[in-house]
Amino acid sequence: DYTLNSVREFLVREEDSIIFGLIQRANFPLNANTYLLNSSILPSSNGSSLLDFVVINTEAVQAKGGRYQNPQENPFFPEKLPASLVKPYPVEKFLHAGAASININKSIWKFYLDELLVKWFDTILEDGNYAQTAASDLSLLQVISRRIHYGKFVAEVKFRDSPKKYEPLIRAKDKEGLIKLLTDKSVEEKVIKRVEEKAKVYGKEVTLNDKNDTKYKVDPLVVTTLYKKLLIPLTKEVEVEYLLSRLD
Ligand SMILES: O=C(O)C(=O)C[C@]1(C(=O)O)C=C[C@@H](O)C=C1
Repeated sequence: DYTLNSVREFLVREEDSIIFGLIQRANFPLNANTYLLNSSILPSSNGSSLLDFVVINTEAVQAKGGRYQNPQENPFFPEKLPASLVKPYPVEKFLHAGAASININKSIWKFYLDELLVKWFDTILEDGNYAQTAASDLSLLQVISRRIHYGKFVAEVKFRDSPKKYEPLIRAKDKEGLIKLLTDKSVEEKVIKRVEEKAKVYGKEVTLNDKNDTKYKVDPLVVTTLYKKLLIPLTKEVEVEYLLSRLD
């Protein structure tokens, strides 16, 4: 059953996956050739990057295995997906029908490449592990995307809890009003404090000498910035998009 508490607990668990995903990605340098269009490392590229290639093909296998039958999962290349080979698992339908067409992965992808990676890493460093880099990018992108699109579930819970407050704003297509109504600043502040703490605990370099030079595998500032600039704002954007089509 979905309640405001249970959907928030889901978001808290996703924090762990996001931080571990960042720690995994930090095992490699930027490896810019993974992202370049027409890079010499991929002679048959036809204008796409190695990351495009790995993501399109990995999503195709996972789609056949049934991944996108779960409404929590949203592909990065929906136009390229083959059909599932797996019989759908019967799940209780919770979301409104319009939910399926909400996919903001293009914005997530752009932020990830243009804001997160290039500011996080030294742009010239390479170690040649391009496929491994792309695979860790994809698993991180998938959990980021799942967290953000979970805004559909959060919005549905909020709508059911107080339809009378949401309905007039939805009818008036009042985006600003909807954002104001669904925002809880104190929860956002707690999220940011908690992920900073988790980044320090999960990412602490463990050594056996007792020198006091604490090092982190991922700068906690990378994690809090990701939450402030991408995860929370885009989760709210998904909530608003979802609500706008809620009465259709
Ligand atoms: O927990 C909520 O109520 C949410 O809508 C999620 C979330 C978030 O992204 O963490 C977004 C908006 C709220 O202001 C608080 C937190």
